[in-house]
Amino acid sequence: MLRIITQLTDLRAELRRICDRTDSSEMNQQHATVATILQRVAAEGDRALIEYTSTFDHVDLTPETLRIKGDELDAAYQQVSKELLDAIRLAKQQIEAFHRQRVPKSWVQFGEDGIVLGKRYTAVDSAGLYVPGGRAAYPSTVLMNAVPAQVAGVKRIVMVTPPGQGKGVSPAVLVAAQEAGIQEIYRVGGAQAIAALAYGTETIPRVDVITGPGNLYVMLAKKQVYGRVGIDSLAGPSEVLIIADEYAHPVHIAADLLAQAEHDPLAAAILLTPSLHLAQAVVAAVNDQLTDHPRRLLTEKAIAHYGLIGIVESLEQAIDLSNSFAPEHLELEVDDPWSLVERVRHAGAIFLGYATPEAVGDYLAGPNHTLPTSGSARYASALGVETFLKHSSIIQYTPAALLKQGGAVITLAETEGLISHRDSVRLRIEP
Ligand SMILES: NC(=O)c1ccc[n+]([C@@H]2O[C@H](COP(=O)([O-])OP(=O)(O)OC[C@H]3O[C@@H](n4cnc5c(N)ncnc54)[C@H](O)[C@@H]3O)[C@@H](O)[C@H]2O)c1
Ligand SMILES: N[C@H](CO)Cc1c[nH]c[nH+]1
Ligand SMILES: [Zn+2]
Repeated sequence: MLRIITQLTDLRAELRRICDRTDSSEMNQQHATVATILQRVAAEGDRALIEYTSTFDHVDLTPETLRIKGDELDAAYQQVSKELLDAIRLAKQQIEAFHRQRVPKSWVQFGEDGIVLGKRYTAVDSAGLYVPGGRAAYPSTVLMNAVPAQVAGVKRIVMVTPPGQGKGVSPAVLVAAQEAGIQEIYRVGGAQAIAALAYGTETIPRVDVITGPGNLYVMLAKKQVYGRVGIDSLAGPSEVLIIADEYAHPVHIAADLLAQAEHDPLAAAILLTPSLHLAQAVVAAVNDQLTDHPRRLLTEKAIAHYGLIGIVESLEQAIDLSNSFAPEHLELEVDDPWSLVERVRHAGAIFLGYATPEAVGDYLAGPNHTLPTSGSARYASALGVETFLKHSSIIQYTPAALLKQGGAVITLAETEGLISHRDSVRLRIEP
């Protein structure tokens, strides 16, 4: 049952609790579980990977079956419909068009006295893409990760995904991978897959950057291996925060709330509206749509623990509350969404207007669906081409430039007591 909260202080407290849900004291056990998994895979390699896959995914693997072989990849094409293949190709084309825009470019600038300064962008050598596969299969996530990695020019792109209890890895995921040019795929998921990518095992060589969304275990594992490898962001259990005026359609809003809730029992689905009438209609619509919902139990759990409707005084107050929450997805289901956008400060992706369900962003509009969650949109952004790039600074001085600015360097170096720094300049400019 979706609760309606009318008191502002209660609403603020609930929003804080939901935002912090993956980092609460109740999650201590999961933090510890993940730390152990990482340590064991780092120390024992394939043996630990295989054991954890048996425990958590109930699939028995050997070092030989960890990697998906060419014939299984070929066979996947026979198992998908033409409609699905066309949809994958349309999504890939639109995601690629979006990600090719404004790719950071290397630059140099020629300044006074012949000083040259610049930035030189280079791709990481290898990237590991995590494609979730516990409670659903995600061909869309394959594209959202692989396309920007390809556009960035990463040489080695590896994919990991859970082995798919009983059914094997989804053919749709394998087809999407091949459409995106990915051939190195391992059937392993969860924190153990992140550990393999970060530390390497006998079968899976380590990578430089790990990207992709996942459940709590995957998200915590990425957080813990950060530093040894780069990561995109903490893209964990999904969230939507909808701000709606009295003209919004309650049935559509209910569907959009359930669309995120159905990802995970830890998913969050929040509506903020000044209209009590709309709130009550949304509660009724949610109850209607939950009937016969194939993922009903899971969705109900998310709605009960991390779902709510808050009654606000104004749309502006709703935006301020949303800024404190920093949602992964923000929907502005209002008559004039552009009048509110300026006020939005923190959100992974913003969906404007009554005709823009969040699902278009999930699948094919073009922008990336791998987005920061649990408040991390305060400082992080969607996965993009730049996730796979880093830049080196370029600095060149002429003798004249060094003569002109060397004195200031010498002063600063002496202030820091670093005499060899001082001398590295002095010896060049003093005869
Ligand atoms: N933020 C984003 O950009 C974004 C995008 C897409 C999906 N998502 C999220 O991705 C997640 C997908 O989750 P999923 O569960 O379907 O797939 P998943 O692949 O993320 O997780 C499945 C794995 O979790 C591990 N696991 C399960 N129970 C465990 C336990 N008790 N202890 C240790 N490990 C365990 C298993 O090894 C399994 O392979 C959802 O939370 C969804 O909301 C987020
Ligand atoms: N809503 C998810 C991001 O939180 C992305 C997704 C993929 N497929 C369906 N949805
Ligand atoms: Zn979704």
